[in-house]
Amino acid sequence: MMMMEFRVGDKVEVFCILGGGFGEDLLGGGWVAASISKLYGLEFEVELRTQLDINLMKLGVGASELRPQLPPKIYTLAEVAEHNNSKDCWLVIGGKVYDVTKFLDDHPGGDEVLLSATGKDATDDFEDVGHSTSARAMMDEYFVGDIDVSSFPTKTKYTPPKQPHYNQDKTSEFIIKLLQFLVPLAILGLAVAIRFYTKSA
Ligand code: HEM
Repeated sequence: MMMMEFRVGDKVEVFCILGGGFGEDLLGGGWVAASISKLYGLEFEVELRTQLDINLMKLGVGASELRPQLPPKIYTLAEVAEHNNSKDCWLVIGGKVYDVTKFLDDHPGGDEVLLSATGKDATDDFEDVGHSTSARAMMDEYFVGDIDVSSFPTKTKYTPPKQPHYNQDKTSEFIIKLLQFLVPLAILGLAVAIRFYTKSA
C-alpha cells in the first residue's frame, strides 16, 4: 500500500466512480480536481470542484488513486487556434481549453460544429445550444488548461457615422410658411376689393 503523502488542504485529482446519490448526471468515472478537507485513514473528505458545483462529502477513495494536481497550463488563443482540424481539435469554452479530438466522432451535435468553433472563444456557441448538465460534466475529461484572456482580440467599438450638421435656425422656414398663407389671402382680398369697386362704380 502506498505511503500517505497528502495533507489536509492539499489540492489533488481524484479518480472516482460517481453515481447514485451524488446526482444522476454524474454517472461514470473520471479525474476531478478536489481539495482534501479531512483525512480518515485511507478515506478522504473531499470537496469536488466540478461544473455542477456539488459538495461531495466523505467520498471513499484509495490513496493509490490520488495524484498531485499541477497548476493548469495557460494557453494563448493563437496557441489554441493551431489545433483546428479533425486530427487535433481544441476548443475554448468558459475560459478553459478543451482537447475534444477524441470526442469529435461521438459528439451528438456532430464534429462539424466543433471544428467550426475552433480558433475563437466558443462559449457563446456552446451556451446557445443549451447543453445539458451531463454534457457539462463530460467536459472535465477533455480539459487541458486555461486560456489567457488577454490574448483575445479586443472588441472594436462601433461608432455611428457623424450626422450632417443641420441649420438649427427655423426663422426663414417660418417666414416662408407665413407668406404661403398670407399671399393667397392678399390676392383674394384684392379681388374682392376690385369687384366691390367696379360694382359700385
Ligand atoms: C467539450 C465541449 C462539448 C461537449 C462535451 C459537448 C457535448 C454535447 C452533448 C453531450 C450533447 C447532447 C445534448 C446534451 O446533452 O446537451 C451535445 C449536443 C450538441 N452540441 Fe455539444 N458539446 C461540446 C461543445 C459544443 C460546441 C462548442 C458546440 C457549438 C459550436 C456544440 C454544439 C452542439 C449541438 C448543435 C448539439 C445538438 C443539439 C441538439 O441536437 O439538440 N457543442 N453536445
